[in-house]
Amino acid sequence: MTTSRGPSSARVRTDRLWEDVESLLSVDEARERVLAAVGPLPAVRVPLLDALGLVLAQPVVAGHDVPPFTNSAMDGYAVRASDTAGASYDHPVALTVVCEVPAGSRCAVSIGPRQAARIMTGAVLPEGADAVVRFEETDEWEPGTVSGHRRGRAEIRVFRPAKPGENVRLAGEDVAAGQEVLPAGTVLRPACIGVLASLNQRWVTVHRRPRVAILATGNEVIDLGPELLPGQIRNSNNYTLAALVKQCGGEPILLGVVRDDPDEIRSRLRSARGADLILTSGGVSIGDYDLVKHVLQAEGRVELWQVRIKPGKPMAFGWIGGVPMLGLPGNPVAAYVAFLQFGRPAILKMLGYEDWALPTVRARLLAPCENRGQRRHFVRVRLERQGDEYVARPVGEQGSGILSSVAQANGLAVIPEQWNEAPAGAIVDVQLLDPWCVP
Ligand SMILES: Nc1nc2c(c(=O)[nH]1)N[C@H]1C(S)=C(S)[C@@H](COP(=O)(O)OP(=O)(O)OC[C@H]3O[C@@H](n4cnc5c(N)ncnc54)[C@H](O)[C@@H]3O)O[C@H]1N2
Ligand code: MOO
Ligand SMILES: [Mg+2]
Repeated sequence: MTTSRGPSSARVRTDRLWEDVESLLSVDEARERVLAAVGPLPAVRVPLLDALGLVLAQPVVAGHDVPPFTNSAMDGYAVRASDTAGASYDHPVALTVVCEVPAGSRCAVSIGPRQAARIMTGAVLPEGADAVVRFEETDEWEPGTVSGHRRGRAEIRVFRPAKPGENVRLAGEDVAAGQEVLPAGTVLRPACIGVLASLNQRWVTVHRRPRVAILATGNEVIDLGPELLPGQIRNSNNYTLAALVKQCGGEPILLGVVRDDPDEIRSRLRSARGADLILTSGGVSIGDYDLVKHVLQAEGRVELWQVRIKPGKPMAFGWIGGVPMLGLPGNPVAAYVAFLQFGRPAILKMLGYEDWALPTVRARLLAPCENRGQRRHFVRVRLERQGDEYVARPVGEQGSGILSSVAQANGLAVIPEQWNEAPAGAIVDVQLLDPWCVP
């Protein structure tokens, strides 16, 4: 038994802390702290299509009406509605055809009483006309035939009264000139890109994408290329993380692999000075060569270390050279899960998003999941639709080094930290890994 004080007692205290899971930050607290450290990045102008998924930094005000002119919603005849009053199959109204208006051209004359213009969908409504009668409601169309038009006639008969405004699309009925059509903060989804195109916006002002530097650490970790020697392992983390960063709108900057050497780690991290966020993997646990958090502490500030999350517990977050840094655990699944819970929200906030939660559905577990460590456990599952509910089946081995089972999964079932076990049949939240391919 030792009574000595100094370094050894400090180590004992650290070890106790390590075991005292309940004293660790919860996932939600840790996320709050990470989010408090970042904010939306400055605005830049980007070409329209490059803005997909980005967030408007200033409102877009319509410079003109959409549609720009009043036009026909149908192929048929532009008429004066009052001329067609009382029309029926037995008592059709005869109108004189005075012009033809394909889309893209205009009718040179105004439509007078008892006159009509042959008009196509999208063509400018001629002056004088206030409604469009579809071909099917005139004697121009022969029902039951494929090309039943009897074109080029000087006179047509209308079988039904038209209401004023019928089949007419008014100028500005979609977007009116001067209207704030998309407010600042809008996430530009495909329909928004189309709205901007309809307003001739070839450039869009959005929050710029965060540049995310990604660094792997580990004497045993070898980047793609050379043959592995005994004891070495391939650097998969940088590629998983870069793909995740891209998927949520960031720009990955690959910084390669450094050895478990404080000087190497320090100098490579210095090369990330221009980044908006640094992601490292490995070296944050309590092993002899887990030096990343020491470098973070010596060179910057450790804001938090260790979270009640499984996998991913040893994660660290802090600042280095003025850049926020997530020290993700080395185990590939721990890095993946911790990125989704902490890195993704930070990137989305930098992009200007206000909602950074992963899309989640409630699902019934098809097999039990244990959860002994009082941590929030993220279980890889395959989510399926069964009748009117979702069911989630855990897939493959759940070890923190088994990345291939994540590759098979489409969701992460969230087992709350208070549960010792989630029995089969339990209803849990499932985070969607690929929201655009929900079953
Ligand atoms: N005594 C304890 N040891 C460990 C604990 C603990 O609570 N007490 N926690 C374990 C958990 S949980 C995790 S997660 C890991 C995290 O460790 P580190 O962040 O220090 O990561 P490393 O030790 O550097 O590596 C862990 C593992 O991951 C492999 N790895 C690392 N980088 C990569 C990469 N770029 N690509 C693929 N694989 C990588 C590495 O070879 C190791 O096998 O600590 C546990 N230990
Ligand atoms: O938490 Mo470690 O995060 O299992 O792999
Ligand atoms: Mg380690």
